[in-house]
Amino acid sequence: MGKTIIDAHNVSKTYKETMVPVKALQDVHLHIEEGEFVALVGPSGSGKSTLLNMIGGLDEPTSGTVFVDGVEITKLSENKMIDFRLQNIGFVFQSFNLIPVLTSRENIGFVLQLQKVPKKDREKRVLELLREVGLEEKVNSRPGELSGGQQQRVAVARALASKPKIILADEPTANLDSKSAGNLMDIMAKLNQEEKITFLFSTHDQRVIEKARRVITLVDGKVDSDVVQTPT
Ligand SMILES: Nc1ncnc2c1ncn2[C@@H]1O[C@H](COP(=O)(O)OP(=O)(O)OP(=O)(O)O)[C@@H](O)[C@H]1O
Repeated sequence: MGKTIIDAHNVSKTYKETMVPVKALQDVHLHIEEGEFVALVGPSGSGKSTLLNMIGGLDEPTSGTVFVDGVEITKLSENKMIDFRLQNIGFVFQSFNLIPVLTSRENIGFVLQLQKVPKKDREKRVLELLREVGLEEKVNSRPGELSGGQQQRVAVARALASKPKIILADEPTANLDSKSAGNLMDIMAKLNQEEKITFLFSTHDQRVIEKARRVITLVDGKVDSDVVQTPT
């Protein structure tokens, strides 16, 4: 057995702000080891984004505990959580979430700045990261000058900036054509294999699911199946 990187126990989340409370997650258990490449699937509304948000500390469960790399994040104060996230978890979202007025260099450099990386080292690291996703020549482009696939690759480079152990990706290919989606998955698989970064990504896309080595299916906020497969 490898090292446990994500360990969720009895995680439940009920959204109570709505007229009728929504039980988005019910007693979810999840155990993921370092270096896994896991797809989170299930019908719309089954709780995938909610679970990713709980693991990434973007929101708190109503009950249950979440450990990330041995740290019980459900116990951390908001400030400690921000710090922990910055150091340990990279996020990739369906809508890319790049800052439109900033260039690729600035979008990625911004994260490094938050980490107080000196300017000279930032520049070097930005170029390294863009090279990893095959976009060195787009260092001075703003998101509006890039294709969807290229924007998402910049978003992956930004997620990698803090050298996270885990990348959580919420439907990263949802807004991409199939060629760009394939390309993004190849980059993610390479980072997983070469740098041992753990990936947990939600998706509806069958071709993306086929690339995973483990597929966890949520139905009505519960784990319905958890299957190890050989990726194509
Ligand atoms: N902030 C919120 N307030 C109230 N209800 C919410 C909130 N966020 C999600 N929900 C509800 O929680 C349930 C799970 O939503 P979630 O977004 O986690 O599902 P999902 O599996 O990611 O769906 P999709 O595949 O459509 O993105 C849904 O019934 C949704 O309507």
